[in-house]
Amino acid sequence: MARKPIVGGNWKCNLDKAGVSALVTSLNGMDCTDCEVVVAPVAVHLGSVVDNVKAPIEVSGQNCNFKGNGAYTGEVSADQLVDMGAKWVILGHSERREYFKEDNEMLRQKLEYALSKGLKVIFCIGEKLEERNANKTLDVCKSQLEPVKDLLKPETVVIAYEPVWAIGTGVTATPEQAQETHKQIRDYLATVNADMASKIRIQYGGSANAANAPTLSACPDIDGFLVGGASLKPEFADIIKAIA
Ligand SMILES: O=C(COP(=O)(O)O)NO
Repeated sequence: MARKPIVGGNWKCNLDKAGVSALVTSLNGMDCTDCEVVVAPVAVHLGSVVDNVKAPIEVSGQNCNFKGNGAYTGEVSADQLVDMGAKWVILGHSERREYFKEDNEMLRQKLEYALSKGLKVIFCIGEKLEERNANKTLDVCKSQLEPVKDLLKPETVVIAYEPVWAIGTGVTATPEQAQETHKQIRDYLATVNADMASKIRIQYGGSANAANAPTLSACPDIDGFLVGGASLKPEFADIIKAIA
């Protein structure tokens, strides 16, 4: 089953206006012919990125509210992301689960609402180091997917497997570790719906960079990357090239 590769750039809480402008200029020079590319600036920069980044690159929010507009101080709604021209939103990132206590129930509400507004979603899952060391990686990933399994349509949802112990640490999962877990996730999804499992794309995230992207890209169940730190650097182009 050929799945179109997809690379996301999660800019996290980084960059000022000048940095955004420079990064967008660099992105506009990248060859995105054979790979879907989605970039996720912070909300305050999203409009300017939408106005300046060139197609086919699409723009994503890094999060959104669990409902629409209203008395939710500090939140950004899916409605507003769509209105600003975003096509995607990242949900369930481990940093949101950790720092902002987003649990599976809240994330189901967010996913359901974002999809209802026409956004495509990169849905993040992944285990902590102690969970991997206790051989609970698949249990954790399944527990994060189970509550949303009926919402996982390949046309509108991409799964990002991001082992928490690899995020921002420079300790990337080995190709063997990544492929094993991606395959286990896909095998679990096949128990939900075989056709969906064969078509849904699963990105790897966690210290992906130009050096390790080629070997990770060769893994049959890795369909792309969700890149943090390296998405702010010119090497982002090399990651795109590696998976395309
Ligand atoms: O959080 C990440 C990965 O971050 P790094 O590439 O910096 O490990 N993607 O959403």
